[in-house]
Amino acid sequence: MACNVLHVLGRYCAPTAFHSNPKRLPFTTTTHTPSVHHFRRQLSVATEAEEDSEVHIPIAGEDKHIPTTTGKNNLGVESHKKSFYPRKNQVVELVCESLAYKGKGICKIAESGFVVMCDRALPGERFLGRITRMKKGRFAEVKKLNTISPHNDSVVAPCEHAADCGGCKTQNLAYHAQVWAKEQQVRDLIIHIGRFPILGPGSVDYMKPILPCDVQFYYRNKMEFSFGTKSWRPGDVVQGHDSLYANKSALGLHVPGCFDKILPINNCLLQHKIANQVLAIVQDCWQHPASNVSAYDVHTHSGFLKHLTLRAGRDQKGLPTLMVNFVTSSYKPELLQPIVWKIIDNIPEVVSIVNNINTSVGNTSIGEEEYILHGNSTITECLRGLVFEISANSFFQTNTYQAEKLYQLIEEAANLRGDGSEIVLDLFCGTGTIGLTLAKKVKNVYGYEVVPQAVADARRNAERNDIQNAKFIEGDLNKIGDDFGNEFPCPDIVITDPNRPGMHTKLIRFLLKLRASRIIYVSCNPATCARDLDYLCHGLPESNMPGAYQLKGVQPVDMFPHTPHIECVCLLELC
Ligand SMILES: C[S@@+](CC[C@H](N)C(=O)[O-])C[C@H]1O[C@@H](n2cnc3c(N)ncnc32)[C@H](O)[C@@H]1O
Repeated sequence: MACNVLHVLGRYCAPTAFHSNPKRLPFTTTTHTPSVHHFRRQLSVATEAEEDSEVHIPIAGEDKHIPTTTGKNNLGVESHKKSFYPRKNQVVELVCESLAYKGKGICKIAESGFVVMCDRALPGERFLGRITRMKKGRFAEVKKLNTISPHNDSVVAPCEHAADCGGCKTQNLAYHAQVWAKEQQVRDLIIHIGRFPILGPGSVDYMKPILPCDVQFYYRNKMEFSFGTKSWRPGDVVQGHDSLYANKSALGLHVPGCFDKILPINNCLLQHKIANQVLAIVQDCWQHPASNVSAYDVHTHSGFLKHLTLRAGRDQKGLPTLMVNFVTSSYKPELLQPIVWKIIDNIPEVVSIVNNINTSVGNTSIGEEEYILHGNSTITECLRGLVFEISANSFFQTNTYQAEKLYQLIEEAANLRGDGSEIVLDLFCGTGTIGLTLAKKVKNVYGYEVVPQAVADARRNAERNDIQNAKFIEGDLNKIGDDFGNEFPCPDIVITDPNRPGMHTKLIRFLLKLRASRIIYVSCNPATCARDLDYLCHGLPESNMPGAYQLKGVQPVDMFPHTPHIECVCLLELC
């Protein structure tokens, strides 16, 4: 993953150069090292595609020594005389030093300092691992075999699936250690990717302590499960049972790194408790001998059921409501009817059951068509005193409890004058939530969003909350032209909340020219956020544009306990 590469670079290569001269770039461009900007382009692409970057980045311990292995000790661990590159399948003893982006543990091979990344290794943990992949000699990935001595902050993960499912990678790390690790990651990225120096004693530190989440289980209001024809349970391969499960269908979560294997899940400790009741009913019904539904097979592209998305909200009285979305490969409502009846007979909180039809061979859950099987096409959620309608395919903050706090931080950063005179531009506005929560205190809100359903929800939400000064415009912010900005007056405050790839350079150029007095950058990917902050503050050299803003604050917020995801609210002011 590019971001892991970035972290490796930031942590192990850059600091030496950086600390010795704070004004110097943390990355030096040499004949064999790509420029920072080349690397950043790779970052956007790789982050979006969730692919591993193959960019050549020198890291500590890298040299051209030929590996020299001298033998094995009684654990089967190979010992060495010189620096070496580990080989695929080699077993090595490692100590995890810190957590990188996406929750991978960073370790170094003792003799050489060669960097190794391991999923689910915790800081301080000593373990044996098998080298699974070499990344063109830059770093290696390793699979943990067994723990020799655990980290002091290890706890017993309450979920039976924690060790295997891709969702909760750090459930076995005490929560205070999880948030500490996240805060360190953001700080590292802001320093090394964003090129914001560590400030000396007495100066104002723009890094704020992370805001932890008080609710650490059952906080997700949305979960997407997949149907598949290859059920997988831990130990299947080890015990030689792989073939036994090969033809068994399952509903659950994808086994990490496998597009076709499904880990059956009956109860998820992150999702709303009522959503777990719905999941249990669907699990009970869909494989019943009398049922005539089949799971979609990603190899043969046959079968009916693709995904099950469960979304929880609240009505105006604050009572829980639920939306169930069956994503299927074709429209055959009669096949779903028995499951629908079972759900509505047993769970009165379910106010919406929809069926999205997705005929593509890809793994997306967004339908080309949507049919209502029961109730409404939307559910509602309450946030900061407003009521929002949310459709099946619209973005809504996944942790409502922590979203209240996130939006409060955004409002504080906006530092509104309170006289109703300001113009707010809400970029990547989703269902309009951020702009609408500010609308009653400003003159006008202009929201931009690419998903038509989300724009329709935003307009309906404005009406529903009696807000007349908010306008929502459908458009792709990666494809803006020179005329972007003609549809709204010059804003005083820009709020930008892009998804993981961050902002396109076209949008960065627009913001550099715009010179709004304040930008609030809300991010779910601190690596691309740090890159964009660098462009906005230090300039965009490829367009020959100087920076226009000053970084005033970076506030990490933990929206997703037990997962590697980190949210940040960053404040920029015009220089
Ligand atoms: C992280 S969400 C933020 C939504 C909203 N600000 C909120 O807090 O609920 C990012 C939003 O950007 C939208 N988006 C993604 N790419 C976009 C693009 N190229 N142009 C416009 N909107 C985009 C997504 O559909 C999504 O609604």
